[in-house]
Amino acid sequence: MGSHRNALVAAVRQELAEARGAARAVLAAAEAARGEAQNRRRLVRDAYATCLHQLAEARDAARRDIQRRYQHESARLATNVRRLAALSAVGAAGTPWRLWQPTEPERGFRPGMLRVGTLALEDAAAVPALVPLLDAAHLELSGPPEAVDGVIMGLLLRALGSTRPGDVQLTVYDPEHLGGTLAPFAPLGISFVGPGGLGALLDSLVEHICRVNETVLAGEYVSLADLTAAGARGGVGPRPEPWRVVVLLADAATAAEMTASQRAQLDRIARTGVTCGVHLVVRGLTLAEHPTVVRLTAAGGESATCDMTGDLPIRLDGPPPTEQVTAFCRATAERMRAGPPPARLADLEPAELWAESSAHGLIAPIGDSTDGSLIDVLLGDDPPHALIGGPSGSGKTNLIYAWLAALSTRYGPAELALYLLDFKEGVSFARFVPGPRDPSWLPQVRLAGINVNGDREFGLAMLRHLGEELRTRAQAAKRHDATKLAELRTEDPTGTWPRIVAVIDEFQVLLTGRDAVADEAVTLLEDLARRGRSQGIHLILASQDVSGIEALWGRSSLIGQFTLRIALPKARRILADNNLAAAVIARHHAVVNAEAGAAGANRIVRLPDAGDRAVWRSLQHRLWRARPDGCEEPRLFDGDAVPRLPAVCRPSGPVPDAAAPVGSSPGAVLGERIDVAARPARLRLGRMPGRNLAVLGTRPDEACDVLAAAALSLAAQGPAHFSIVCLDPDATRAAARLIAELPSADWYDGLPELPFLDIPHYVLGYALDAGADQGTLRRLLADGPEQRTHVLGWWRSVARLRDSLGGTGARLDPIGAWVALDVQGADLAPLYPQPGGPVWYPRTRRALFFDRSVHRTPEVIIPYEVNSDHT
Ligand SMILES: Nc1ncnc2c1ncn2[C@@H]1O[C@H](COP(=O)(O)OP(=O)(O)OP(=O)(O)O)[C@@H](O)[C@H]1O
Repeated sequence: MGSHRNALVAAVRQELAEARGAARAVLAAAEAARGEAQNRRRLVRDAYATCLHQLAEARDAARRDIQRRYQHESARLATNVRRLAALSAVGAAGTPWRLWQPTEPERGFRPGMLRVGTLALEDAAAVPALVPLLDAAHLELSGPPEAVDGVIMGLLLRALGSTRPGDVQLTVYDPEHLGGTLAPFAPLGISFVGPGGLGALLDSLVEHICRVNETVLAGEYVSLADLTAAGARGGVGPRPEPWRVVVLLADAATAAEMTASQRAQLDRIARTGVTCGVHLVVRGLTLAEHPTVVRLTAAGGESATCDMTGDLPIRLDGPPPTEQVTAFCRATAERMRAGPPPARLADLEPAELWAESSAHGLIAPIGDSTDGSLIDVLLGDDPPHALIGGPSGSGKTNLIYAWLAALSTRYGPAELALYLLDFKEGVSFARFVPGPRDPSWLPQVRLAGINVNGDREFGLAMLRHLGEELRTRAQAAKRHDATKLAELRTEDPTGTWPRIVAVIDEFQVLLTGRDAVADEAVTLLEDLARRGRSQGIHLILASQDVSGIEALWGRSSLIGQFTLRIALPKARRILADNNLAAAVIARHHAVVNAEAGAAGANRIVRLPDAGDRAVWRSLQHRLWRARPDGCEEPRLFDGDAVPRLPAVCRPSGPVPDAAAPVGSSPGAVLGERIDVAARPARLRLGRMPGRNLAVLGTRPDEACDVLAAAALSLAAQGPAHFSIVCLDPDATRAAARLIAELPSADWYDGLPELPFLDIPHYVLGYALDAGADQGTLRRLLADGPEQRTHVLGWWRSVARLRDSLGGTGARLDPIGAWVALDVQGADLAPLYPQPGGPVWYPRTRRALFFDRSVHRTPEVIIPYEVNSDHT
């Protein structure tokens, strides 16, 4: 029993122990699991916290990035908008009041927007807030009247200050203050409309719109803005119609009293006004819905909104200071009284360079009329030629500059060729050709003559050249069966037939005197004037000298062709006798008359100042850069410049081989011919009797230059021997320089018996009258040429030449050619076929060249400068 109990106890104990053990094990496992779970939970929490942290960081970084990008973008956008605003509202249209001043609109100006305030942008500097008006919109403003009136005042000042005086006409309907609201604008002569005048005002605006549509736009243009932009008026001068800005400051009664028909008229104006330049600026009335209506609402204080700027709030500018408005209006009224300022040289330029064809004529403005519109002048079949007159200082040169600027910007070098000659003592045409400081030239200029007052022969040369051109054109016209230039150009489209304009300032110099030059000049001028009309050759003659013009009056066939007359102030005899306009016009004006000066055909032109060199240079540079390939430099004849012996006339190359063939009649170059091509004058020295040259006169430098040019040019042409005979110490230096440059030469202090050689032999005698052996000299002169030995000698007078050939009664036949320097024409009689000698009045650096075998009359040449570049 006891053991059974013991056993039972033991068993129970055993079981309890086991159960305890099992429970402990379970507990331990559970605790382990719990620890595990807790551990996992901690890990998850940590991970979560890390994750949250990382997310927060990523979010912050993204936010910062977005903010940075936003700021960058908005700053960029704001800068762009600001730039755009600056372009859209230039000068007076956009400058803040403290810097404000009126701005003169540029050529081809199109009105932009007007500033009313600034746009408050977050994180970016303020951007101007702009609204459109002229050529673009009507404005409807609402809000507290004082704020709105300030905006209107500012808008009007900006619109007026950025356009020309008179281009904006202002009308104000102000029943509440009877014009007091915009009183500072009163000096401009604005129309104030009283309380009962609204209906009439609206009716007159509607009528005006109808008239503009009917007569100004005439179905050809959509709007006045298009008409102006199309350059129908060259984009300059006054608009065809001024803008009409109509300010309606309605009070409470206005809206209530408005009739249905007034409302309808207002709506019509809102719909159609902008294209006709009528703009409403309205406070206190609602305008009809239309794309051209812009609405601005002032919210009190400085803030406003506008449908142009959407939700962006506008910070309105204050009104402009009253004294600023008054000062501006007074100054503008003053300018309006004085009329528009004269056109500038730049105003004569066309919208596009070289876009015109000269087939039917040359049309170009030379200035403007008092209302600012440009005045065109035509050269073509009728009138073909122009005569300009006016006393010294009246502005002829200035007028020619202006005309040339207008022509040369319209017609390219293929359409227009200019020949310019100035007989004044001055260099007025020098600016058109390359000079030491400016390599540019006016591409249309083919020839310019300056300082030609002493060289009427050059004028003649130019007329001869034009005469040749006339003949060429006449022949081409005949070939193509054309009667005028336009037809020739159609028939011969590949030909180059520019219109030619020859300008001769102080032309009377060419015609004065009863000599061969004057006679030939008149004949050539008559021919050019008569036939040039149909061949596209036009003459512009200018003179300050009444007698010069009277010289023309005496030649009715000539003057009759000059139907275009331009008279400067106080010009005489240019217009018809009963036409006194030139006596009364003001300075810098001209009378243009295309009916030979007949009274009743006058147009008064204000001439721009075309004298400014810098302005001209910049224009010329533009044209010069645009010149076509192959456009050649013009030929410049400067009467004051001494031409240098051309390099090709010097034996600078290899010394010709003695065995080389000798030309049959080498040509000795004596000087430059006064002609268009600047060719050298040559004396042919063939194997014929009399082929010797006498240089006559007492100017050693020029005589030495003539001999040196002759010798050097002969040496450059083939093998030759030279004998230098120098009998005058004054000439020794020049002769020594010459011998140094000659390939084969001997020096003699007296004239020896010289042998005849196999090659040409030239005996250069300096001062042969100073003791050369008469017998030897005569033999040499008589027999030499046929043996290729020629004497080129300098004698100081004709009498001395005669003495050295045997005295009174000596025959001068061996002297076949001569160059006379300071020898009077009468003294040359013994050497000249006609009795009395040639007409010749000696002048510096000019010589008279006569070669018995080729000349009918002698020729004026310019002795080359030979030695300035050597010592
Ligand atoms: N339209 C103008 N506007 C401003 N200045 C002008 C105008 N026309 C001429 N002038 C000035 O008047 C002066 C004389 O003009 P210009 O040399 O053209 O006269 P001119 O008749 O050719 O005189 P001259 O026959 O003595 O040479 C110049 O200084 C020129 O700049």
